[in-house]
Amino acid sequence: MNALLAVEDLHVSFPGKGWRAPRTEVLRGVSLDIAPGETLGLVGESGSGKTTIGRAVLGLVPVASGTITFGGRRIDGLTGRRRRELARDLQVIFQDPYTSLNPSRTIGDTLAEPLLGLGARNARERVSRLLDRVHLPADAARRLPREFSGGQRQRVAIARALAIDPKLIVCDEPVSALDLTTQRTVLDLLLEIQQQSGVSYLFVSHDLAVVRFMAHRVAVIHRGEIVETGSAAEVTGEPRHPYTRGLLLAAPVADVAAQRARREAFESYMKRPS
Ligand SMILES: Nc1ncnc2c1ncn2[C@@H]1O[C@H](COP(=O)(O)OP(=O)(O)OP(=O)(O)O)[C@@H](O)[C@H]1O
Repeated sequence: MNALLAVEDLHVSFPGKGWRAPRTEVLRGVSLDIAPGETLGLVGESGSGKTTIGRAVLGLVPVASGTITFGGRRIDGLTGRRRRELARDLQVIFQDPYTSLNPSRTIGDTLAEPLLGLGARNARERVSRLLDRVHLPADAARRLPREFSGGQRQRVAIARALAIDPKLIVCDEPVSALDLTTQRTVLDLLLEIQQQSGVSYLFVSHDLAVVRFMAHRVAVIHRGEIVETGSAAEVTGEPRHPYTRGLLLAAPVADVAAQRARREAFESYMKRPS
C-alpha cells in the first residue's frame, strides 16, 4: 500500500509519578498505516494509548524510538518551523468542542487565523465557504462560540481543521461529548467531507459502533500494543482477538452461548500477565 501515514514500532514513555519512579511505557511497538482517502479507526479502552498515538503523530509527545512517516517523509522529531509547516497537511479535531475553541474570538476570526497569508478579503470569502461546507449559516462568522450548541461548535472545529485542505485529520473522540442524534450528523459531515476532498482520518474512539460506521479499517489497541488490525467488517463483526471480542461484549447479541464464550475468552485474556 502507498501509505500517507506510516507508524512503525513506535515506543512512547512518560516519567513515572514520584521521585525515582521508573518511566511508564505507554506505547510498546505500535505499527499502523493509513492510505490516502482512508479512515483508520483506532479503538481501545480508556488508558490504552489511543490519544498518545495521535499526539505522537502531531508531534505533541516525544517519541522514544520507532518512526513516523508522512507522505514518504520522516516527521518524528520535527520541531519549530518544519513542524509548523506540516500543519498544512496534518490537522486535528479534539473531543471537547467546549474547550477547543477560544471563547473570546468570533468564529470568523478563529477560522481566518490559518488563512492570514491570503489577504483579508480572500480570507473572508474562504471563511464563508468553510461555514457553508460544514452547513453553518454565513452570519456564524460574527458570533462567539458560546452562542452555539456542542454539535455546532464541533462543526466549527471541523471547518478550522479544513481551512487549509489537510491530507490527514486526527479525529480524537470527535463525537463522544455529543448526544446520539448530534453524533450522527457530525459523523455524516465527516464522511461527506472525505468523499468531496479525499482527506484521510485517524479516527480515535472507544465506541466500536461509531468506528464501524466511520472506518475502512480498524486497529485495536490494548495496553499500548496493537492486538488486531483488519477491515472494519472483520474486526467489528468477527474479531479474531479475545480482547476485541471483549470490547464487543457491550453490544448485546441474540446468541447467549456465543456471548458467554466471548466473555470467558476475554476474562482469561485480561488475567494473563502483561
Ligand atoms: N503527558 C503524560 N504524562 C504522563 N502520563 C501520560 C501522559 N499522557 C498520557 N499518559 C498516560 O498514558 C496512558 C495512555 O493515555 P491515553 O490518553 O493515550 O489513553 P487513551 O486510550 O486515549 O484513553 P482515553 O480514552 O481515556 O482518553 C494513560 O495511563 C495516561 O495516564
